[in-house]
Amino acid sequence: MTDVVSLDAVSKVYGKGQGAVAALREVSAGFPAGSFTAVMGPSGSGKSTLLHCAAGLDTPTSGSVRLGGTELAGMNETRLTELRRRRVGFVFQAFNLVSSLTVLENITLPLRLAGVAVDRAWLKEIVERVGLAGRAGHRPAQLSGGQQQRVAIARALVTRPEVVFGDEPTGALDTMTARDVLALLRQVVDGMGQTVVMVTHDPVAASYADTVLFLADGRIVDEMTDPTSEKVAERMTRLGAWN
Ligand SMILES: Nc1ncnc2c1ncn2[C@@H]1O[C@H](COP(=O)(O)OP(=O)(O)OP(=O)(O)O)[C@@H](O)[C@H]1O
Repeated sequence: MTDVVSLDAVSKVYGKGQGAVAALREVSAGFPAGSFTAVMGPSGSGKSTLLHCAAGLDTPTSGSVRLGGTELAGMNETRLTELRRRRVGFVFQAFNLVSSLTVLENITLPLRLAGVAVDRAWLKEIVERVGLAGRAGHRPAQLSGGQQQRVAIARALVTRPEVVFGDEPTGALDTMTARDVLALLRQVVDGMGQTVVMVTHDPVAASYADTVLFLADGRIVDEMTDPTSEKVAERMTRLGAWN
C-alpha cells in the first residue's frame, strides 16, 4: 500500500549546547493510505514531536517528511500553512472549536480560511456520518464533550485531507463517550478510506488502530499489528511507562 505520510531518519533536537534535548532520533515510519495508526510511549518519548513533524507543524532538525508526493523539508512557513489547511486534518484533545460559531460554521471554517467553496453534498455527508444532522445550528456550549469532538472530526474531514492527525483526541472524554468517538474514527477509516494517525496514552484507544507504534526516548522501539488493549498495556508496562 502507498504511504500517505512517510518519515525518513527524522531527528528533532530542541535547544542548543548543554541544554539540547533530542526529542526524535532518526525515526523512520510510513503511514499507509486508509490505515489507522496509534502512537504510544512514555511521557516525553517524542509522540507529540513525531505528530507535529509529520503534520508540518514543526520542522525536523534533519531527515525527510513526505506528505503524498510532497517533501516538507525546506518548505517555507507560508507553503506549510497552505499545506496544513488543505491537505491535513487535526483533532485535538481540547476540541478547539470557536464558541461564537455554530456547528456548521465551525465545520466549514477550514474551507473559508483556505478560500475554498463549500461542497454542499460532501458537507451533508460528513455531518450525517458524525451524527450531528440535528445539531447544525447549535453552538459548542450547547453540546456535550463527545458531540463537540464530533464537530472537530467533521471539521478535520471537510477539506478531504490526505491524513487526519489526532493528538489525544479522547483525552478529555469519559470512557463511554471516548469509545463512541473511537468507533467514529474507525468508521472514518473503514467507510471513507481516510488515513488516521493518533497519539494516545490509552491502551483501549490504541486497540482501535490497525497498528501501534511504540516510542521510547525518541526512537520507535516496537510496532504491533491487530492490537488489543491488554497487549498494548503489557507492552507499555515493559517500556516502564507507568512506573
Ligand atoms: N518546544 C520544546 N522545547 C524544548 N524541549 C521540548 C519542546 N517540546 C518538547 N520538548 C522535549 O522533547 C521531548 C519529547 O517531547 P514530546 O512532547 O514530543 O513527548 P510526548 O511523548 O508527546 O510526551 P507527553 O506524553 O508527556 O505529551 C521531551 O523531553 C520534551 O521535554
